[in-house]
Amino acid sequence: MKKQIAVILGDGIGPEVTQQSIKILDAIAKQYNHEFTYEYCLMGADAIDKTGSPLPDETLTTCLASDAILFGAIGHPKYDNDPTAKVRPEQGLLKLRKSLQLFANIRPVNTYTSLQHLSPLKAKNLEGVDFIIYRELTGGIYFGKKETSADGQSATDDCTYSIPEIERIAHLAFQHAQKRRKKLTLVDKANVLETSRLWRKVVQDLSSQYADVAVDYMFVDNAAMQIIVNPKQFDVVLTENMFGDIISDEASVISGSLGLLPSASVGSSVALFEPIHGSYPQAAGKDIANPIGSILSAAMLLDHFGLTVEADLVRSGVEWTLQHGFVSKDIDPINCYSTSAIGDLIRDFTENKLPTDINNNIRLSQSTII
Ligand SMILES: NC(=O)C1=CN([C@@H]2O[C@H](COP(=O)(O)OP(=O)(O)OC[C@H]3O[C@@H](n4cnc5c(N)ncnc54)[C@H](O)[C@@H]3O)[C@@H](O)[C@H]2O)C=CC1
Ligand SMILES: CC(C)CC(=O)C(=O)O
Ligand SMILES: [Mg+2]
Repeated sequence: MKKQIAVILGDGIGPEVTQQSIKILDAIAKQYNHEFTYEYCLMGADAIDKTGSPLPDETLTTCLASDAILFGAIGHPKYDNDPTAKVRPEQGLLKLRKSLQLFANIRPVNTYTSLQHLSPLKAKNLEGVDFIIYRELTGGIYFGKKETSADGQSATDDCTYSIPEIERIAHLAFQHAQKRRKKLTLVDKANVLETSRLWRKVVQDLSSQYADVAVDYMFVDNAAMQIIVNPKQFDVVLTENMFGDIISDEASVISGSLGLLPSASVGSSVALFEPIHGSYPQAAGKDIANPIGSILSAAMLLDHFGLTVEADLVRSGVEWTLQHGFVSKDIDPINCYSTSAIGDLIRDFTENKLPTDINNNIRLSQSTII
């Protein structure tokens, strides 16, 4: 299979985690006789520095001409710490999502036996946690009209949703629930927000088309608590943009780290694959970030190409490293391995070439642990 992949390394840890995914994709391509070519594109703070724009036109053109997009992360403290900055890295990401109509962001959450000790949950509540968050990605408050009053004394962010915007992601979530445990939970704030009441109405109306799916409605404040105390109750969680952003970072705590969770963003054209975390600037260039969110996103990309055997092999490699304690600093601050060492191990696993003298060769020296 021949595929062109647009790669956006981005800022902070974006490049170093994405490079691990690329070396694994290369190993998979070699082994299974595929041809993956990569077109590197700029976005975020890196793009602002080089071109003045957070999303240069060429990036959009290349993404549209590609079979999939692999994305790291964007964001830089010089913008985070300057609330008056007019051009911001995040504008590039939001514009990319909107331009490509990537309206559904799919974020799977599961647990690993070897990481259960990291979770705040009791073991009995963790076993078998497996749910998927469908986060709406191109509407809501992130895309509403933004305004600061002339005197600078007040600011506004509008939140708007239309029925078609809700319906298109709801159909995907219902269809996914049908293939799983047949339960869909709509997370909203329908006791307060007009947009949430529209979400409830649309989901209620659509539910008759999916009679085999049990639908549950939960307010987001309660959901934030239920995710921690009883995550097993969830199968497919459907929610709007900002709520999905927040509850998915929260849900990563169940797995063990924000660095573990992948995502796929799909819409009407090319799909994009990215870890759910941001650019984690404190770790940039230190080779300490967890690459697994990115690597599992690459596995979702392989699934998207229909390469499920290859995707499962990558996931097995991830599980193998976790089971054998080859983990990054966020998982074990003392006995930890570098970003690139974990990438190498997962690549070697996929090639059936695991090193025999692992402990001597790739254990980080104490001096590299910060
Ligand atoms: N999709 C994207 O590109 C996103 C970009 N951002 C941007 O990233 C920048 C930093 O934002 P933060 O709120 O600090 O979120 P963040 O996700 O970058 O980091 C939050 C914390 O999560 C942990 N973490 C995140 N990724 C990790 C990894 N791979 N390995 C180990 N630990 C990891 C670290 O403890 C870190 O301090 C900001 O500029 C923000 O706008 C934030 C979220 C998503
Ligand atoms: C620019 C932000 C909306 C990025 C983010 O937090 C995310 O997509 O998870
Ligand atoms: Mg987020």
